[in-house]
Amino acid sequence: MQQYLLDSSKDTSVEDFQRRDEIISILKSRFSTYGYKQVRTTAFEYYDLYSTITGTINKDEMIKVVDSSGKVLVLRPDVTIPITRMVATGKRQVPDQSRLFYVQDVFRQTYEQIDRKETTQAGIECFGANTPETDAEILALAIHTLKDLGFDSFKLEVGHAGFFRELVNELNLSSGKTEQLQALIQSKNLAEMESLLAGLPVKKELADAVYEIPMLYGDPDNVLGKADNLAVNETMKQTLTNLREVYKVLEAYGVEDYVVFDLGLINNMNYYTGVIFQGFVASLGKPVLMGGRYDRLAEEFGASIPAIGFACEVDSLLQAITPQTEPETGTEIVIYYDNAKQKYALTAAGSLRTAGYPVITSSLENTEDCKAAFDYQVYFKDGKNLLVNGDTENEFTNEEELLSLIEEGMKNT
Ligand SMILES: N[C@@H](Cc1c[nH]c[nH+]1)C(=O)O
Repeated sequence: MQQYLLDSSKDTSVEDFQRRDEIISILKSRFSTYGYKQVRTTAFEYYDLYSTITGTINKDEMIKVVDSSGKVLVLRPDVTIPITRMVATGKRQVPDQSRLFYVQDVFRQTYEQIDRKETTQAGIECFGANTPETDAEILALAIHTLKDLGFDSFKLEVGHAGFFRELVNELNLSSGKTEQLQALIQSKNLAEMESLLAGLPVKKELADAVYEIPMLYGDPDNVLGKADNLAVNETMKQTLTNLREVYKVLEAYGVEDYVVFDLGLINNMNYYTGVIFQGFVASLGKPVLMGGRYDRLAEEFGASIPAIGFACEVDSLLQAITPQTEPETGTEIVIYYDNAKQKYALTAAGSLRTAGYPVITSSLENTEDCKAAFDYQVYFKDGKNLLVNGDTENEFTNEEELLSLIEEGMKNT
């Protein structure tokens, strides 16, 4: 039979679901300790919202839906944009700082990952402040969450959206050529960069500076030292000063060992205006978290609110974390009963569930006894009531006795 399975990676098994849930609850607890409160945005958005915003998702990457009135909607392709709208247009007066977090599915289709249209992001957005201290706190939080998840070998690659943008502005390229150059810098493809730059009518000094960008990677002091020589205008110098200040605060947090600088870093989204970053763990070749400062996005909604945030890719984290222990299933109980004792059996099941045990019930008249799958088997039979746990069998007369036998048994395991 045809299976109609669009995206096989998205059905989540019981074990994976438990591990995802654990990852999510670790992230949520950590976000809360930095003062973030959870929010949710709608899954359907107007296509027009995303098609008019500058610096938004590529139109071809959005998944479109048509509603009954013929309006074109998209499935939420990003969370940062709707949360910015929420804060910018919210009835509530924005306090000095608004710290929000979310765990939501994001829908995009990219050429590289055509079968991965749906991913879960757990992220934070901090509105209202643009200081090196805020940037460093967000980076420190990203590092803290990766530590919480048990990674010991990971790096946060930090760059600045303004550095590359400014340099490219000086080149006066068409948007097509800029994108091409961006892709080559991202993949550190020096050979093709050289031939692209050679064919462009740009000053040698500028072409040389662009060619150096992919090499601006590694130890922060080193990278900043090299980059100083390439900063061709005041704005570029300011981006480097900004990075220096942020790094100083990161040292105060004591997290500098997890940080490398990459001035060739270019994130997916175009709304970034300042510090940008991606988190990499040793076992996975793609980033598990990404984010940055986006001070101009709120202007799209008529407000002026500086902001910075990041999102963790929960599916990638799940892939990167090898399970250490068997998932916790809890003590499972099955209650079999003769129909004459149905009422006693169902009442006992209710009491055990109230006490927190997972219980399933089954009439002995229409089921096979499949004891092997359960920790405890309880029998309400015509003749007697019996509790079986492995090789141990105990009779009981009422519910209280049953509960205390199970509790007793649990203590001994
Ligand atoms: N929304 C960004 C991540 C981010 C959150 N906040 C800032 N940036 C993304 O999906 O790539």
